[in-house]
Amino acid sequence: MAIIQFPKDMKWGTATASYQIEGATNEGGRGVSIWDTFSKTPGNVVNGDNGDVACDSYHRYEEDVELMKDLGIDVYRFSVAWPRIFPNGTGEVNQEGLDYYHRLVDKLLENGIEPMCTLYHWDLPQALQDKGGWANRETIDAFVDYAELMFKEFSGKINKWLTLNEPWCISFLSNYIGVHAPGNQDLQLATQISHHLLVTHGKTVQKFRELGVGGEIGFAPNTTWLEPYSNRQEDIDACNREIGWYIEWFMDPVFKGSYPDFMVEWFKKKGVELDIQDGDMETINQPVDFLGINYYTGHIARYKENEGLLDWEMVEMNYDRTDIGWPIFPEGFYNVLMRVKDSYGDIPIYITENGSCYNDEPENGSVKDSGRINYLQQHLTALSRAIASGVNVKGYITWSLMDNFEWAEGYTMRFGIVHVNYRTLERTKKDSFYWYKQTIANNWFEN
Ligand SMILES: N=NNCCOCCOc1ccc(-c2cn(C[C@@H]3NC[C@@H](O)[C@H]3O)nn2)cc1
Repeated sequence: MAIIQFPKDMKWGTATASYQIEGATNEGGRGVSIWDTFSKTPGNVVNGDNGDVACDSYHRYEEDVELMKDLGIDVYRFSVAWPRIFPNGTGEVNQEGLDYYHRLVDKLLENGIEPMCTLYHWDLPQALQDKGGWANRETIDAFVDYAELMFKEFSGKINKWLTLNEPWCISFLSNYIGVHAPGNQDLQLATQISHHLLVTHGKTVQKFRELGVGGEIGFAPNTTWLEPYSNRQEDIDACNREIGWYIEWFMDPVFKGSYPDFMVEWFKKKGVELDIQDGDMETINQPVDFLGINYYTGHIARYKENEGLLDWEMVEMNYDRTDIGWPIFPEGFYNVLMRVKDSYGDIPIYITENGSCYNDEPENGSVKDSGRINYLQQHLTALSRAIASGVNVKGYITWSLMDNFEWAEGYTMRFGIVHVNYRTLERTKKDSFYWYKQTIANNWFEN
């Protein structure tokens, strides 16, 4: 057994997202989002689930904050539903939407919990999608107007902002692979959208600096790790292409002002021609105050010619898997963090998402989710290795506070440390809640 100790100023938190927990999709003046449309299109979401009720956090946020208070967290990462603020994406502001987030933020502050606000966690106003969505450069300016309003409205209350959650999911998962909203399957479109998202991020950071409202701003790319099956260069290159698709494609423009050549060349081979306008790369390359890192899983992989987009195949190592089928691969977490440190230096990092899917149900009032505790122990140990190796980690925010709408998987996949009964909306603290609470209180755990 070993004691895994964290830095004395380590921040601990939990994360959620608007469409996944709020419900009340037809309440409070909220406009329609692309996830309302996508989830209600037959075949897109398991069991035809949608976010109309979800965890009903729009009404139950006070109960949620009480759970966070009991947990003893320092920071709560939530997202704002753009359609609650601008029901049509632009134009008239919905005061009821602002009022809801003021209630939530005030409740957090009253309980000594710092709000970390994600401005975009996938629920684009449908009205903007109807005009092309992220493929239309006008959406960039619409987002900056939305962000400006939020910065001014919550100045002094919110001091940690994230522009975008997981731009790889927003662009490639949603417009090339097509399993998330709006469900396109077009590599050229998806790659151009990834560029517009980066320009959006850069323009939003510029606006944040210009307003001088105080606080810090970053973004939260999702990451993965593929460990080469052998030391053959073709295996190493194949793994670096997949890692590069998540990490370098989004972080190089922000931190270095240019796309990674090896990925540009690969996409060009696939027929992609990026439309980069004068000044775009300078706009993207704005200094950020911190970097969010989301990590869940990785695997061993090797080169396979003409396999998928990036010519690699997974090699089955019979790693344990969580209930969503993702291999448990904590070494990948360490390797991602070391890759980021080696590539981009000492940027302060918050782990903005890390967690696991285990679908344990309550029995006699408790939920024995030992798998999730094991996952947390393994990944927090990997995190402590990275910190010991010099990675500038400021905080760890687990996904998720509670079970919620897991996108295309609907309510079938549970990531929460709190169980939600979707019929009664009753919350039940899982064993992992109590483990995480003790770890936060101690700032260490014994593995
Ligand atoms: N790479 N090639 N894939 C080819 C085949 O992909 C098929 C499916 O792919 C993916 C990839 C990634 C995810 C995913 C989900 N979460 C969890 C959420 N994060 C933000 C928060 O809202 C959480 O709910 N993080 N990542 C889902 C599906």
